[in-house]
Amino acid sequence: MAELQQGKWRVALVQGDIRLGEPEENRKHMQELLGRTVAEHPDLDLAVLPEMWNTGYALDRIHELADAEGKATREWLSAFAAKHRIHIVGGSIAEKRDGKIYNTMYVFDREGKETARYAKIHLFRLMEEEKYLASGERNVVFELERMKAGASICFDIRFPELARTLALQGAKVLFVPAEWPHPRLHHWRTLLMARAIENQMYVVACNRVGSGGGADFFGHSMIIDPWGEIVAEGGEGEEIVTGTVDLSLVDEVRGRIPVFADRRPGCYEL
Ligand SMILES: O=C(O)CCC(=O)C(=O)O
Repeated sequence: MAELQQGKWRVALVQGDIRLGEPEENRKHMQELLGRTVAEHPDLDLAVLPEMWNTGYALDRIHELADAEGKATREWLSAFAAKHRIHIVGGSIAEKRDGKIYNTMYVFDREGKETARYAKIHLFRLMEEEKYLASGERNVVFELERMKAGASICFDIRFPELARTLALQGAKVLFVPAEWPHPRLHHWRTLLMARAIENQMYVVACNRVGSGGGADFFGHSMIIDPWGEIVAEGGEGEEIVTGTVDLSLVDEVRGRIPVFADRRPGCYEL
């Protein structure tokens, strides 16, 4: 908390495994992992979960498995955040809303108040997301105790225009829950690094581990600073990856190479 007053955040990435099509099991497991996280890291300010952690990519049964209005998920995330006084970027879940299924992120502050909600904009055809899910229609910037941050989910990081749009709205941190599988580790690391360097922002990315639906997920959750240095990186097994996000570094890097002041939008905006 004292550190946080100076813009330094202790952050944990909950790099967990997910069971295909088992929302109840997965909720228990995420609760356990989060419980372990706060017990092992009493100085924690914020925790991040992976993508679609309630169901995995059980898309053929997604209508029966998805959380209606995200009610069950929102209830426990809110209670957990308030009880342990931490902010939670709740990864994403399959959420059923208005007869459609969305890949939705919820963000809770340390009072347990829902601060933001983001539905994944870019659906990933290689996993047939577009056949089963509806896409979100708007980008989301949110604020937690003076940290301005942008939301993105997995495949979204292949679209530099989204991260740039969030940065232009003031985001200094980009959160990226993911289910990113082999053999594209090189893409994952390079794209995350690029989004951090080009936008001079922190990238805080939590990827799942384990296997499901014919894919093997490699973890490698990462915290990357605005200069492109890796603050923390996970391995390929289940673990809690922790590091510090120092918001003053964003201003320092943006001052050193003034990319935002030097933009020429008239020359390239579509
Ligand atoms: O873009 C990729 O290679 C992986 C994306 C993905 O797995 C997803 O968006 O769920």
